[in-house]
Amino acid sequence: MLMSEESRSLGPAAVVAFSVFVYFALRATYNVFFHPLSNVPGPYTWSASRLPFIISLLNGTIVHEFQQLHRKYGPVIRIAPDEVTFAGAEAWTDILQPREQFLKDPVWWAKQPGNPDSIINAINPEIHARMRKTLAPAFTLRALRAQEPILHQYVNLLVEKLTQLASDASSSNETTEFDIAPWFNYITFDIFGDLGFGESFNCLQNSRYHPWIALLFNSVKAASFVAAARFYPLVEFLLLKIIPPSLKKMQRDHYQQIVDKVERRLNYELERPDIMSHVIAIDDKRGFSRDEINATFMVLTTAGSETTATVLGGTLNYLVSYPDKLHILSNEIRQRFSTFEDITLDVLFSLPYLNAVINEGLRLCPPIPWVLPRKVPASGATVCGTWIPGGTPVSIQQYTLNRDPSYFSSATSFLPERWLPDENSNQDSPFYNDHRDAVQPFSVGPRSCLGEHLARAELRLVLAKLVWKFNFSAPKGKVLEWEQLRTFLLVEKRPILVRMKPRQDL
Ligand code: HEM
Repeated sequence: MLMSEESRSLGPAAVVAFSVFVYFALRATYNVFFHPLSNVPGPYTWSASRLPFIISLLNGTIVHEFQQLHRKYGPVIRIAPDEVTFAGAEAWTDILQPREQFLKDPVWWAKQPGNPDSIINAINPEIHARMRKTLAPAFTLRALRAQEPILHQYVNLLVEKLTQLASDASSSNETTEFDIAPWFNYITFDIFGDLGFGESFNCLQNSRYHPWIALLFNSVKAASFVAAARFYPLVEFLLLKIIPPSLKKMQRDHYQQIVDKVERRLNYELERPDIMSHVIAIDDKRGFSRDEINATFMVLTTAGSETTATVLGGTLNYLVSYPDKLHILSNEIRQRFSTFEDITLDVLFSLPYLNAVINEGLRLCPPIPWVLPRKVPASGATVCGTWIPGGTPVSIQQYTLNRDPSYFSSATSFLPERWLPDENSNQDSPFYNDHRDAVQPFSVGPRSCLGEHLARAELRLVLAKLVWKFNFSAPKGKVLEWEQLRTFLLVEKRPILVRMKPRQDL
C-alpha cells in the first residue's frame, strides 16, 4: 500500500516521539521499581519523576501536599526519584546532629558563581564554622541585654503609631479593623536595620515599606523558581540567559544598597551594641572578608526579620481566633505590669503564659515550614529508622510534624496550655503525652538559628506591649486561616485583619 505524503513526513517525528516516550517510561519504571530508594514509601507518580514535586513547589502548595502524603504513607516518604523527606521527631537528631555532618544541598543553597559565601548558604563546614564563630557573640543573652534599649525604642514607636491609627479611625467613625501584618514587618525590618547597619529602614516612621523590602518579597518567591530550574541544568542555563538586563540591574541595585549600608556602618566611629560591632571586632582573616559581610548581612536582613514577623502575625491571628486564650494572656500581662514603662525583657522571660503562647505560635506558624534539604554523607545513614544511601537529599517537614495528632493532643488547635511547665508531668493533663521536643522552629545542631534569643525577645516585647495597651478581637468572618497560606520557601504574606481599641481603663 502506498504511504500518503502526510504519514511519510510524520514518520521521523513519530519515531522521535515514540523513542522519547519509551525513554521516559523506562526511566520511570526504573525509578519506581529498581532505584536504590524503591523501598521507601511514597506515591508512584512522585517516585517516578521530579515533575509533581516541581509543580507543587511552584504552586506554593508543597508543604500541604507533603502533609497529605505523610498522613497517607507515614513519617518517611519519597518525594522525587532521588529524594526523601521526614516528619518524625528523630529526624532532628538523625539529619541535623549526626556524627558526620549532612551538608546543605547545593540545589537549594549554592551561591551563583563568583558570588561570596554568606553564613546561611556556606556549604563548606570550615568556612561556615569561621563565620558562625565570629557572629555568635552578637546573639548571646549578654549581647541581647545591651541591645534591649534599641528593641524598646522600636516597640514603643509601633505602639505609638498603632494608637494614632486607632484614634484616627474612631474619631472619623471608621471601622477599627486593621491589617496588622505589614506593621509586624515594619518593626522587624526596622530593628534589623538598626542592629545590623546602624540605620533603621524607617518603615514605622513612614508607615510604609521601604522600597528595598518591597523588592525583597518578590525575590524570595523567585528563589523557589530558581531552585526548581536547578533540577534541570539546561532550563537553569536558559533561564539565566533570558533574564532581562533590567531585572539583572534591579538585582544588582538591590544588593548594592546593602553594600552601601555596610560601608556606612563600617565608617562609624561610635561604639554601638549592635550585630556589626562583633564582626568588626575580629580581623578579616579569622572572621569575615568584606564580601562575606555584604552577602551575610544581605541574607540576614530577611532571615532576621521576615521570620519573626510571620510568627508575630500568626500568633496574634490565633489569639484573636481564641478569645479565651487572649483573655488569659491579657490578664497575665496587665496584672504583672502596672505601667507600660515597667515592661522589661527580664520579667517577660519568666511569664509562663506569654512564653506558652509564643511556643504555641511557633508550633502552628513556623516561618520555615520545611527545613530545606541536606545531603546524606557518602557512606549512607539511617534516618527515622530507614537506611538512606549516600548523596540522597533529605529534609524535615516541621509543618506536618507540629500538627501530627500522634505527637500532640488536639494537634491543630491553638492551646498554649500544652507548654505550661506542669502539663508534661501531670498525668491527668491532656498534654501529658505531648512530644514538646518534636517542635524545633529554630532548628538544631551546628546550623541552628543564631538569632533565637533575639527573635524570642522581639516576640515577647511586641506581644506583651500590644496586649498591655490594646484590646484586640477578631473581625467577624474575616479571620485568616493559617492552613491556607502558601509557602515559597518562606510563608506567603496575606492580610491579617484584627479589631484593635486602646484600653479605656488606663
Ligand atoms: C521566629 C524567628 C526565627 C525563626 C523561627 C528562625 C528559624 C531559623 C531556622 C529554622 C534556621 C535554620 C535554617 C536551615 O538550616 O535550614 C535559621 C538559621 C539562621 N537564623 Fe534564624 N530564625 C528566626 C529569626 C532569626 C533572627 C531574628 C536572626 C538574626 C537577626 C536569625 C539569624 C539566623 C542565622 C544567622 C541563621 C544561620 C545559622 C547558621 O547556618 O549557622 N534568625 N533560623
